[in-house]
Amino acid sequence: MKTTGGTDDQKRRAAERAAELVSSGATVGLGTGSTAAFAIRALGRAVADGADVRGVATSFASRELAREVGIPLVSLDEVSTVDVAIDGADQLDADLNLIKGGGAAHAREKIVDAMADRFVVVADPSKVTETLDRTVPLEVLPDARTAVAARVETLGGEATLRRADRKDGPVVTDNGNLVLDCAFGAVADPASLATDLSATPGVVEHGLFVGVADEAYVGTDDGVDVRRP
Ligand SMILES: O=C[C@H](O)[C@H](O)[C@H](O)COP(=O)(O)O
Repeated sequence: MKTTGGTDDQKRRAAERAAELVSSGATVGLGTGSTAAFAIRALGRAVADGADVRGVATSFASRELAREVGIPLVSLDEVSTVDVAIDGADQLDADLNLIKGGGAAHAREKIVDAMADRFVVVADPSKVTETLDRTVPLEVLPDARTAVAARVETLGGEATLRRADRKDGPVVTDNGNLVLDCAFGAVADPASLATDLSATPGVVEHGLFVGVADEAYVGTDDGVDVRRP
C-alpha cells in the first residue's frame, strides 16, 4: 500500500477518532488508503464487540480489508444513503477542498463520500496545505487519454499517464480505466478547475473534491486536530 509523509501513529489517531463517530445501525463508507485502513480496522474491532454496522467499500482494497476484519458489506448499487464516510486525502486546504486519488480510487470514493450525511476526512499533518498543489489524478476512459491530455494542456496543466509498479504498462483502475496525473502547479481556484475537468469528455472522475468534506480529523503526535470549512 502507498505510504505518505505522516507517521502511522498520526494516521491511526485520526482514523480511530473518526471511527468512534459510527453508531450501531449505521451504514459506513469505507475509504481507501493507508489512513482509512486504520479506520476500517477499528470498525472491524467494533463489529467484533457487537456493533451492528455495514460497510460500503470504495475500492477492491477497502473491500478486501473489510472482509479480513469482519465488517459486513453492502455493494454501492444497493444503497441510496450512507450515514458516515471516513476517507483519507492526498492534500487538504483550510476550506477542506481535497486532492484524492493517490491510490486511483477517487471515482468510487467521490460517489460514496458525496452521498454520506457526514464525510470525515482523516489525515496526518503532512497533507495540510495552504494551497492545493499536488498533481490532480484523472480517471479517464482508455481511448480518451490523448484527447483528455490535450484538454488538460489548454487548461494550463501537464498530464502524465500513471504507470504500474509491478506490471509493465499503465495503472488500470478498479473500473478498467487509466489514470492521468495532471500537474497544474498551485490551484488558485479549485472549484473552477473542478468544473472544467468535470466538463471534459472522457474524464470519468477527477480527484478534486470541492465542497464534499464536512470535517477533517488531522492526527498529530499527541491528539487530533478537528477542522471544519
Ligand atoms: O485513491 C486513493 C485515495 O484517494 C486515498 O484516500 C488517498 O490517496 C490518501 O491515501 P493515504 O491515506 O494512504 O495517504
